[in-house]
Amino acid sequence: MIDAAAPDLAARPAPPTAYRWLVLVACSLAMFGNYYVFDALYPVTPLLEKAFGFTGEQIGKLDTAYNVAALLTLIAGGVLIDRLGTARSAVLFGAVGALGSVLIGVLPALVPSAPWAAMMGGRFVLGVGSELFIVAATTVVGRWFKGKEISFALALQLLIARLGSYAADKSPSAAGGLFTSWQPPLLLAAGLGVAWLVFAIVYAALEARAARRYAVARAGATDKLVLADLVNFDTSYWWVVGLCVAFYSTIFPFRTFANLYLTQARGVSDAVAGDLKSVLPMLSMIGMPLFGLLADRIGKRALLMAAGSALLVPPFLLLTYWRTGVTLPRIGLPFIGTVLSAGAPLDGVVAMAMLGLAFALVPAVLWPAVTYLVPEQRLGSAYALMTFCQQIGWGAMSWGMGLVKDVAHAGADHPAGWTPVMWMLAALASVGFVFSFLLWKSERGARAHGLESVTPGRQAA
Ligand SMILES: C[C@H](NC(=O)[C@@H](N)CCCCN)C(=O)O
Repeated sequence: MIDAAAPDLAARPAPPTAYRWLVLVACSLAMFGNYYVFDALYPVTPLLEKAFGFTGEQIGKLDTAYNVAALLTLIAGGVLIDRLGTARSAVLFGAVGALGSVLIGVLPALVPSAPWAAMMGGRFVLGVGSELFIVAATTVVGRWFKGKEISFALALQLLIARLGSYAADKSPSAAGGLFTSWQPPLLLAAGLGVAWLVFAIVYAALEARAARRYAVARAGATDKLVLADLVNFDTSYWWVVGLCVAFYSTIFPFRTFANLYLTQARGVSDAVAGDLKSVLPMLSMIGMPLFGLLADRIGKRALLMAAGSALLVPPFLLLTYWRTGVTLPRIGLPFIGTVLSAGAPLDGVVAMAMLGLAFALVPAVLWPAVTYLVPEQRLGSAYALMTFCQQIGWGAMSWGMGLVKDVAHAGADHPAGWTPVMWMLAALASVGFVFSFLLWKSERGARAHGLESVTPGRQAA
């Protein structure tokens, strides 16, 4: 831990700019591993259905196990990060996350009589490490970039994290040879889980070196959940929380079931399903920094969030009812390789592109918007509270979606069973739009916080 009380601290030089970026790169590469491990499960779901007969509800609950673990740890985790500091916390949570990724890859094979329970155990352990690691990594950016390029640094960290999601989505086409059974792709994910830990250690070493050489402030307020804040935040904050819950409880559970949905209801190959799904993180990576810059330039943050959440509604209905009959040839890009394998349906690409734009626009504006709505000293608490609510909605929706899939007998032999599932997603996305509309209305009134202007107006009390 950095010792701010060191007597010679004031005499030391500030860390060089390059050192700050090195810290960001180490943390972001760890986040790459974190996001890869989380998303690597979904392309394997068709194989898990075949190998173990996992039901939709069981697949949904693999997310719920992660969310429950995150909920439990988010309450205590902020305090722990305060006590341990970000460096030790990152290594601790990175180690727990890496352990989770290894358990997911090996436990079901070791306990063949109860593969689902074994995998639930692994996802739970992953949830303990993963969300707290994200909190610690965000705090690191806050500490090292405060008053400097903080928005850009946060966008860059999320971009590299999303690259992990993109790589996991692309794995069926990029590493097709592994997808002969459920285990090899998950062992690859376990390898990246270990890489996550390695980069967390590299980051901690950089902190330790900085503490010996440079004037670096000790970790300040972290994303600690203060329950008393529940009653103290303004209405606009709660509209943002409502949007956050509805938005992520639509997009993340959709991503959980997308491989199954696209192969079973749309009849595409595993590789095309992975490619279609990867359009989401790909557009998000490209769009987030651009939409962040746009919001900084024009303000209109509530309006941008409303536009993003409106974009989220139609794709589920388009996927269900729109058939052009047109399939696309392979689309590739220099350096990137195959973006879409041959055979992707045009209508599916359009729907996924709309989802991808929403996945860029809303996160790019939503997370920074909180800084306008609450006082700085309660920002950590506001983020933790929002993440806490997000996990509840997301966990419930993943479980609910799986249940509806099972009750409607959705599957390759009954694609129409997916229709109520898609309506459920469209309905929840509409709820998100209602919250963004309420936010926009409230930000045009007397109690506005400056979300719609270029610079903050009334300071959050
Ligand atoms: C910034 C936001 N992250 C989250 O919502 C995390 N609480 C959950 C991330 C789950 C994937 N590892 C985002 O990714 O948009």
